[in-house]
Amino acid sequence: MSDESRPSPAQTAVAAVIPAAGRGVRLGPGAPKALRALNGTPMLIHAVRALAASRHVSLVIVVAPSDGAAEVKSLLDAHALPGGTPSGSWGSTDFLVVPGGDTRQESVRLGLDALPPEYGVVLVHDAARPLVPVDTVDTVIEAVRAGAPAVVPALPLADTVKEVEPAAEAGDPEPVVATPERARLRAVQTPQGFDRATLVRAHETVTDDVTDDASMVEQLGLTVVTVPGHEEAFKVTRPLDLVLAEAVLARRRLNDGF
Ligand SMILES: Nc1ccn([C@@H]2O[C@H](COP(=O)(O)OP(=O)(O)OP(=O)(O)O)[C@@H](O)[C@H]2O)c(=O)n1
Ligand SMILES: C[C@](O)(CO)[C@H](O)COP(=O)(O)O
Repeated sequence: MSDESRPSPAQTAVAAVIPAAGRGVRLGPGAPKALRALNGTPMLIHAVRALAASRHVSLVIVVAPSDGAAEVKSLLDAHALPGGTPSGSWGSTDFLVVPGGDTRQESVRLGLDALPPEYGVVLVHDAARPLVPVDTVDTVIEAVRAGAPAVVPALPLADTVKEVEPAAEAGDPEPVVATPERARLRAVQTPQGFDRATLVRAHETVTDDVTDDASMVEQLGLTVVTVPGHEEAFKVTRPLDLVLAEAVLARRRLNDGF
């Protein structure tokens, strides 16, 4: 389909790609990170629920560990929303599972390859950010539908950041090269939202190693915009993050009166 005949993002459906194929090395030994439990439920299931909570998201593509697609499919079926939904869907949100790659970037691309043609807006959301609130998801979608080719949720930093000359040996002192002005820095989260054609072009064009999808769009020379992120959308990376995630879930249960 040419860009001219393609429906605009405002007119098309929204799909989410959830890269979940990482091992979780920084979390320490154990199952792949996305399959580790938070309050008894796998992190990936929390993440899929968080995206499916948006009434705009009608398809979730989970990118599973390369040797774990069947296990992930069974997990999604087992945790389908109460009320009995057919296999392959949670209420009004369908899901697909595809095997992932060796890097996050490759996993996202494999998810994009499975995207049916009717989806014009794509969210990319880390399975490792299981607690993102639905309002953050919807804010990203609205900004893409309003015409931004790429949108990232972002928060101001609490720490001062230094640029250093990386040490040759781990643990050696590292000379500070610069101190960027903190007020101009943001920590970015997911879901990152994109006009589909832009994201596909970015993945076809950019071959450098990058740590997020939006930076690939920046390399195309397009403007990426931020919307407010949320402190509960933090990434579970190290063991202490698991403690924080379970505390957030406990607070939610208290607030919900369970
Ligand atoms: N080959 C990879 C690597 C990462 N990811 C996913 O990308 C997200 C963000 O990556 P990160 O937090 O770095 O996860 P891991 O790669 O699992 O962590 P680590 O670097 O500690 O091993 C995660 O949801 C992870 O599952 C992926 O789908 N495929
Ligand atoms: C995409 C991301 O979550 C934005 O902050 C982050 O860059 C992923 O980094 P990771 O090292 O792959 O966890």
